[in-house]
Amino acid sequence: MANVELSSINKTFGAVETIPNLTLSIPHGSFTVLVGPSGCGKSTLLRMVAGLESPTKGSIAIGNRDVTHEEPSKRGISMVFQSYALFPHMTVEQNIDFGLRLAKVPQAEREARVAAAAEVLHLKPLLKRKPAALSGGQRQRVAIGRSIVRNPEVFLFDEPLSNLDAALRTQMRVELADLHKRLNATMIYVTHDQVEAMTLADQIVVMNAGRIEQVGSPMELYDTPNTLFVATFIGSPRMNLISGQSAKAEGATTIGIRPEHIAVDDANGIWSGRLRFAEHLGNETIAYVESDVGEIIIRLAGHHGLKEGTLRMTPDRLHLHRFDENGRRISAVN
Ligand SMILES: Nc1ncnc2c1ncn2[C@@H]1O[C@H](COP(=O)(O)OP(=O)(O)OP(=O)(O)O)[C@@H](O)[C@H]1O
Repeated sequence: MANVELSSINKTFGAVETIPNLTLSIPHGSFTVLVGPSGCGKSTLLRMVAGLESPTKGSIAIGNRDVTHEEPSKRGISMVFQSYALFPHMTVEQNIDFGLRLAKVPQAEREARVAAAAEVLHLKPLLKRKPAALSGGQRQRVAIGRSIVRNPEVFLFDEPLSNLDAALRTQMRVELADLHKRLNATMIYVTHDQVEAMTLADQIVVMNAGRIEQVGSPMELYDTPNTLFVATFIGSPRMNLISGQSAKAEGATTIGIRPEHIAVDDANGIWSGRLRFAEHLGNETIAYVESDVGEIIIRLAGHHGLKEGTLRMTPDRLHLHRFDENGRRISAVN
């Protein structure tokens, strides 16, 4: 079992407390994604699990074994970075094999493990090539191959797809999901990409200034964000926030409504506004409206021929989110 337990972790660099006091349970076999704004401590947390940084206080256990003071190589983890860090003079096969050779794994076993990784990652036809003759996605697969052959209990990924173009990212995302299913390993993954977080994660950890804002499944975070921070961090375009009279009428300081939960309703809409512009994406239309309750973004299914000028809108009350003066969720209206 390779559950990862972070207990009362504090990380201080010099005089700066990056992570004040963080406790997190990562179940065995889960795909846990860490998200949060730049500088919130995601990479630092991952590096502490890897053993590349030591916590100032607190402890880390992997598979119920305390590894707080353990060498990285003895933790049963493997880390894949944003930069692939392949050896340019070695072939794909040699790159994947490198760590095993260093660890003095017997030849026959090395060959079997490299062949199995190449199979899983569709690298078989590329084994004799050097990195310069590979696409970005193929290089990243080689980097993942290097991790897989070591049979780690826990995979750590630090923004592994962010150097790839959109199409390759989509392809690699699907491959990573598939890999997770097949290996049944624990994976901890840092990303800035909403779609990666929502599609890959069993659990998402939303961090803010070294603290955990909320931990939950993608749909829990989307449907019931506990704080205004999570409400606006998860979901794109982001949740509309409205304060003032409309919020007061709901017993809240701020109400939130996602762009897809507002209907454009010329006759009876309760809010009125002026269409600033509309983005026609084919499968959906995103409308930006200057309204009497502030700037509102609306997401409409399909190609929606919105007219210039004034329009009226109605939020779906079943999907209103209410927050108090401290930005905490009051309760779902439904
Ligand atoms: N070795 C270090 N020495 C001093 N400060 C550091 C060190 N490493 C990280 N920090 C600081 O700790 C904070 C958290 O950094 P970290 O890289 O973990 O954030 P992050 O959430 O991964 O950010 P990003 O999304 O931009 O990669 C930042 O303020 C950073 O400047």
